[in-house]
Amino acid sequence: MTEPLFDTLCVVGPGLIGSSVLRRLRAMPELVGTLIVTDRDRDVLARARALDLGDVVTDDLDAAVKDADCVMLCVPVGAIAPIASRILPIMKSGAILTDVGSTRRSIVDALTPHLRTDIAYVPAHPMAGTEHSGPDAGFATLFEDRWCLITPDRNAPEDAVTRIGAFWHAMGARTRRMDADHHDTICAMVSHLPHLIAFTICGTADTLAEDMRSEVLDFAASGFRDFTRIAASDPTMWRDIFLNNRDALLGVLDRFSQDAAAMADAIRSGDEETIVETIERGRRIRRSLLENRQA
Ligand SMILES: NC(=O)c1ccc[n+]([C@@H]2O[C@H](COP(=O)([O-])OP(=O)(O)OC[C@H]3O[C@@H](n4cnc5c(N)ncnc54)[C@H](O)[C@@H]3O)[C@@H](O)[C@H]2O)c1
Ligand SMILES: O=C(O)C(=O)C[C@]1(C(=O)O)C=C[C@@H](O)C=C1
Repeated sequence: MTEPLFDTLCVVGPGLIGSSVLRRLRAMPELVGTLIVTDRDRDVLARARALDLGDVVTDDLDAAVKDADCVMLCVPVGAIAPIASRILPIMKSGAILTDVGSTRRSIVDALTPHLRTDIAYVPAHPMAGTEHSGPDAGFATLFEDRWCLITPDRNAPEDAVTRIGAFWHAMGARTRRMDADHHDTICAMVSHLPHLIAFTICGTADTLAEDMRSEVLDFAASGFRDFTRIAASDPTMWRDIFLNNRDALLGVLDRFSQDAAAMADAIRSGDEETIVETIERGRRIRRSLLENRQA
């Protein structure tokens, strides 16, 4: 019988990500001794109980975190630093604090003054999700073969970083360690910009349909439909991501706008070579994602 990674793990926010972690842990009982689940929303807690996601399910945040060996915050990005700064003073000495937030720098900056030398802060962001939210949306295989980006605080002991890495490997993920700013730049490109474009393109199509009093959206088959999947994502989550990764997101948006303008020029001037090369680049990227099992 192997030692559990944590005797007690507390998940704050059993939504899509939190409940997926909990479901996987339920299927691997050797990994964690006791599972504690807390949320501020009573309906969410009722669903967590009905789905048997934890051994203890409570709305008492302080009681939930105080004896945990690891506290994992699975709440929207804007709620992470406020919750962490509230619970850090009451967490157990030697415990690990982690979160799954989609952005890093603004959280690290807000949290640094509250960190304790006897508590390791080791955030880990799984690059996996869906457009759905809440406890019913989770599933145990969500993280399989997906990357999880670990961005430890520079004072976090190696043992704590190794444990969080082992935890995510047990979730089925591959891990990569990186610093906060690098994380935010990469995620701005591969996740935040695509969502910004998806939300915007749906708005553009909707406005066009109204302006033309036409059935634009009635004929939205595969191409447009692929954008609408991520455009169905949760507004609170994405508001928080955009506002907390502002500089990196605006940076990649600027580059994208220049590239879109270059494509417009190529179309305007009939520059077949540029048009074909841009499309071929897209095809190459899709092929390499398929080869890396990320599509
Ligand atoms: N959805 C994704 O694709 C995805 C992927 C990777 C990481 N993330 C990140 O994971 C986190 C959770 O995302 P999700 O999709 O699971 O969200 P979700 O909406 O499904 O769940 C979030 C939960 O947090 C709870 N919550 C919100 N504010 C709270 C507070 N102040 N105190 C206690 N509970 C609170 C909500 O009631 C809800 O149950 C976010 O930071 C998000 O950026 C999301
Ligand atoms: O697949 C989706 O629906 C997602 O939105 C998942 C996705 C992404 O953009 O890749 C969204 C936010 C995360 O922080 C990580 C993963």
